[in-house]
Amino acid sequence: MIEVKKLSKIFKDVQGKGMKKSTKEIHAVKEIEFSVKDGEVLGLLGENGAGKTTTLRMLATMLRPTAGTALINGVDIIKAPEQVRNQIGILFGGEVGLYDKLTARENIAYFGALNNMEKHEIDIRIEMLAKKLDMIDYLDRRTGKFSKGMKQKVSIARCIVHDPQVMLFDEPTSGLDVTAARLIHDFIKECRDMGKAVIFSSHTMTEVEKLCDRIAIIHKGSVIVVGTALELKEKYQCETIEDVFIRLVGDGR
Ligand SMILES: Nc1ncnc2c1ncn2[C@@H]1O[C@H](COP(=O)(O)OP(=O)(O)OP(=O)(O)O)[C@@H](O)[C@H]1O
Repeated sequence: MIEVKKLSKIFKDVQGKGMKKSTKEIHAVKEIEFSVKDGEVLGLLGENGAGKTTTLRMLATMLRPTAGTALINGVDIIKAPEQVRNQIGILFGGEVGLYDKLTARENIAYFGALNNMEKHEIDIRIEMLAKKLDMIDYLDRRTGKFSKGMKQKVSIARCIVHDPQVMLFDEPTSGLDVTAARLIHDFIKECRDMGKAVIFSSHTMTEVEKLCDRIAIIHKGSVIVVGTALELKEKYQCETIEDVFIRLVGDGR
């Protein structure tokens, strides 16, 4: 379960040089509130710069909020970040950031160790994940020369090696072909079926509508509406989520 309570982030951005140097405050996330139940996928839908990544990074305790907080399975992200980290898996899209010189197995094991897992526990889990994700053939090859799809599988295994109860996906399909994107979609559905609380951020309307139980539209750092696709379409009398989105955020660009 994820409970977000008036979560805010202000970045201080230094602009100009010398005497003309000034600091500008960027209100990236403004007092947002929503919750995600176990076994539910919440879509965080917003255009570029809306505040999606900043929100997910705060929930994953990679970034300290300026104000507000969130509870992950009842544990406060500010008061007990270590405890929260063990319960969270986060998958980013784009360049997945594996260590090229390490094998797939070593990359995954490294994350297991970071999450305080015992070696024998890690070994068992890696064997299980390698079978499941069909990556036994290349488990002991260095990841540097892997295809994008192979890297994506290693990064999936890496983020769930500690079997987290909460999964955060930050535009995980960006840059992937249809087959690799399908793998991620299936993985998200599986997380839901396993009873995990899932947040999936994207700016692709069809993807969000297809995968998510509820949708939160985020615009300029604020969550402006949360509901099921049907509720949102009915509320705004629109045929598609894209129409709802354009209606709510289109004018403010
Ligand atoms: N480290 C930082 N320093 C200053 N400003 C930042 C920093 N990180 C993000 N921002 C700003 O915060 C705002 C929200 O950015 P964020 O990356 O959360 O958006 P996003 O919704 O994930 O966008 P995208 O879909 O393009 O990834 C943007 O204005 C961005 O420039």
